[in-house]
Amino acid sequence: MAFSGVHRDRGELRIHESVEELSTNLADYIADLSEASVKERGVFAIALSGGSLIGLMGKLCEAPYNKTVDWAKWYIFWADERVVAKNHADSNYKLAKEGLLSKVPIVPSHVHSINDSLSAEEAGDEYEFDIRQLVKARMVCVSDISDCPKFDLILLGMGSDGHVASLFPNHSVLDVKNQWVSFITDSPKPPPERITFTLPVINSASNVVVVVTGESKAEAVHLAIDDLGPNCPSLPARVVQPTNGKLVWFLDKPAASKLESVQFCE
Ligand SMILES: O=C(O)[C@H](O)[C@@H](O)[C@H](O)[C@H](O)COP(=O)(O)O
Repeated sequence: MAFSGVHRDRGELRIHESVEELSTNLADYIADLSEASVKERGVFAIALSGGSLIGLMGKLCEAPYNKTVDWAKWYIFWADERVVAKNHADSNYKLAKEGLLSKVPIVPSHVHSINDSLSAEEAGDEYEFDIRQLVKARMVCVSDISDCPKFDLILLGMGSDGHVASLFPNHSVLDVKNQWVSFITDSPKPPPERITFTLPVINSASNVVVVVTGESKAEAVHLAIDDLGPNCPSLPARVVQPTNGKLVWFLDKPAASKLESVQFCE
C-alpha cells in the first residue's frame, strides 16, 4: 500500500499502488467486517452503491472469499438505486446481481431491492417500510443515538462532483432528516429518477467505506478530505461522517494525487 493512516477528522485513508491492489484489500476488508458482524450478531447487513464499486468488489467472488465468507448471513441493500426496471442497463440491482450476487451463494430472500414498478416517491417509501420491518426483526440494528437503522457496512462510490449515493451537491435531498430513504427526479447524473439513503442513515452506520479511483476524482477527494478552513465547499462526500461508526477511504494513487494531508511512502 502506498499510504495508510488516520486523518484527524476525516477517517482512515488507505491509498493503493494500483486498482488491483485496492480490489484485493477491499475484498479482504469486507470479508473481515462480515466475519466480525456474523460472530457478534449472526448476520451482516450491507448496503451497496452503483458505479465502478461493484467491479472493484469482484475479488469477493474468487478464492478464498467465495468459500470463506458466510454468504448465507448476508442481507443486501442499496444505498441508492436508479428508478428503472431491474433488467435495465442503468439498474444498480442488475449491476450487482451480474457482478456479484449471482456468483456467490446469497439467499435470494435476503436481497432487498426496490419495487421497480412504482414511481420514485412510492419506491422510496416502500423501501423505507421494508427496512423498518428488518429493523424490527433485528436483521438490521438500530442506532443508539438516532432513530435510524445502523447498517453493518455502507459502501459508497464518489462522483467527480463529490456526490455519494444519490446525494448531489446543492440538492435539497441533502437536508432530508426525517426519512431514511428519499427520492429525487432531477439527478444531474442520468438517469434522473433515483431513491437514496438520507445523510442521517449513512452517518448512523457502523462502517462506511468510500471507494474512489482515478485522476478525474482527485480534486473532489481533496475537497472531501483535506482541511480547507472556513471556505471549504460543502461537498456531499465531506458531510459523510459516521457519528459512532468508522469511516475508511479506499483510494488509488491517482485519486489521492491532490491530497495535501498525505506523504506517499515510495
Ligand atoms: O448509482 C449511482 O450512480 C451511484 O451509486 C453513485 O453514487 C456512484 O457510486 C458514483 O457516481 C460513483 O460512480 P463511479 O464509481 O462509477 O464513478
